[in-house]
Amino acid sequence: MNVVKELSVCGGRLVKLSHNSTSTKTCMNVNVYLPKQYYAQDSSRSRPIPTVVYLSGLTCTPDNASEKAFWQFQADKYGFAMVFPDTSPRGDQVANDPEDSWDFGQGAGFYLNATQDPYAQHYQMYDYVHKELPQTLDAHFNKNAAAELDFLDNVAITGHSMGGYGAICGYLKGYAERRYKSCSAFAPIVNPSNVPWGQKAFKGYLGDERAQWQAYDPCALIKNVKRVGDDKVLIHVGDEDPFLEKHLRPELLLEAAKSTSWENYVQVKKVHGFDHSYYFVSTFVPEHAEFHAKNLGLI
Ligand SMILES: N[C@@H](CCC(=O)N[C@@H](CSC=O)C(=O)NCC(=O)O)C(=O)O
Repeated sequence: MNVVKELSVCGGRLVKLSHNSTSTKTCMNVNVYLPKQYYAQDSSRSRPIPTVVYLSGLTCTPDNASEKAFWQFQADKYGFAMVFPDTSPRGDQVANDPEDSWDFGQGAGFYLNATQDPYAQHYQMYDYVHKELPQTLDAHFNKNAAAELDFLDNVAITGHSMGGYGAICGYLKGYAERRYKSCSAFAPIVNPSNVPWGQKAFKGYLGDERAQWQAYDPCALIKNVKRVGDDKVLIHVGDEDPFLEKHLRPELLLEAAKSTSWENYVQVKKVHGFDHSYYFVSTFVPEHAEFHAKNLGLI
């Protein structure tokens, strides 16, 4: 891993890293925010600092949320680190959208493992985000001492739009092994098999056979994952979001959860007057931060 840049933000530091990924076979960028607790001299920590992973939406790099979501204030308040991965593999060798649109290809990896040519070669974002990246960050940041930062066990996941979809999908797929302690999402695409953004992505990355899509669709996954304890999924969406009716459709996740162990444990908060932008995301980041801090045992 190479440190590209380090910046002071709030009470901690934002570390911009790049590394060669074995999953995507490309160089990947990732931002990590280390909260003020990481730098405290008189640390009496009994456990390593937990992590919240934030998956961004279509067109984003790790910088969009790092600059505009204001997670850093919350990370300092509760004492968690943040990981902001990229949204796809990138580079001249990486296949892109034949239509040259922003909703597929580079910047739009949908956090899945593609099976179709020419995408399968590099678009392995599920393995990258949920398996390789945590191990790589652990090896980089914890190499000199006992683990100071927890990228592997005490971890929560959240995201926006395509990234909200990626967060719910990863949470449910990893639920049996308790991969993530909690999950939330901002304006997520909840049923990609049945909305245009998702159908285009699933067709391109996974092929025409809809049966293959079920393995990455939260509305299918939620029916086969047994919820335990007090676990719930927190979702916010703005009622003036221009993508609400066509691409997001959060009510479909509520419908899918009916008569399952998740009924009443998927909370969709439709908030009046908000759109899809980072003005919306940043407004509700404090509520999501508190939700994850509780589930990570910080409060
Ligand atoms: N105006 C953008 C359209 C793409 C867009 O709105 N992207 C959203 C995520 S949409 C679902 O995944 C986003 O997060 N944009 C980045 C931002 O900083 O707001 C365009 O034409 O590029």
